[in-house]
Amino acid sequence: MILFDNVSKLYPTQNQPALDSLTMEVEKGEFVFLVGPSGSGKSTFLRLTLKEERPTAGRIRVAGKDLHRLSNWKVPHLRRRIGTVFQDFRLLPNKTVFENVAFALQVIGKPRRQINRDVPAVLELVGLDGKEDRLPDQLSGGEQQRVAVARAFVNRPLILLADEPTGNLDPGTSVGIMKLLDRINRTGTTVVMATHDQSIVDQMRKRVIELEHGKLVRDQSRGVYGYTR
Ligand SMILES: Nc1ncnc2c1ncn2[C@@H]1O[C@H](COP(=O)(O)OP(=O)(O)OP(=O)(O)O)[C@@H](O)[C@H]1O
Repeated sequence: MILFDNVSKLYPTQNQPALDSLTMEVEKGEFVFLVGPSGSGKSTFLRLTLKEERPTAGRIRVAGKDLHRLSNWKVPHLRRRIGTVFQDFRLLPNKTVFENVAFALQVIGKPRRQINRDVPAVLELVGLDGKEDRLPDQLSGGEQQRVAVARAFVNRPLILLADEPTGNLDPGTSVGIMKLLDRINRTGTTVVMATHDQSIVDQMRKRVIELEHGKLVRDQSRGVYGYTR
């Protein structure tokens, strides 16, 4: 589903590469934690997967497409198949819960009939039924993240990329968000989550890929956050 083949990324202003000859593959339906110290290249991996950045060297395939050969006008099509969730939620502050989720479908031209069917269904899935008319600032952090997850998932993407989705949440709330991501993964959506959240990684026992200075230093199935040294 995601294939990085000898990928390096050197940002123009940097002298050390953010990714350094990274080769890794994520299969359809997998759940993968990306871990590693700050600056190890996790967010860069996610941005390259979305074609928000281009690699300096190497090849990337996502959902069957060679990103190097994918013309710019086809990039929105690729991104429709990839949901994204971030640490800071990124909701539209002047839109209600319903409108935030509906907007994701409106911008890709889905008919009102489908929006009125799919938005309530996904809000129920994430446990927000009854809160459709609230604005983001009338929700807790955990609820705001549930809206962001609903928005990412409403179009049933092949892949969900999450960049520290529990970074602003307390431990109990984080567990709730992880249960949701696990549920989404069980529907067949491939999930890649960059995180510093040790207790979450240790609880979930999913595949763990560790980066250091842009290199893969560990790839462990049913892994933990870090080896005890
Ligand atoms: N747009 C950019 N321009 C220049 N350098 C960048 C840019 N984005 C990231 N970098 C550099 O690339 C390296 C990898 O950064 P990246 O954000 O991918 O790491 P990360 O593992 O996600 O870190 P964190 O855990 O702090 O989010 C760092 O040295 C960072 O300073």
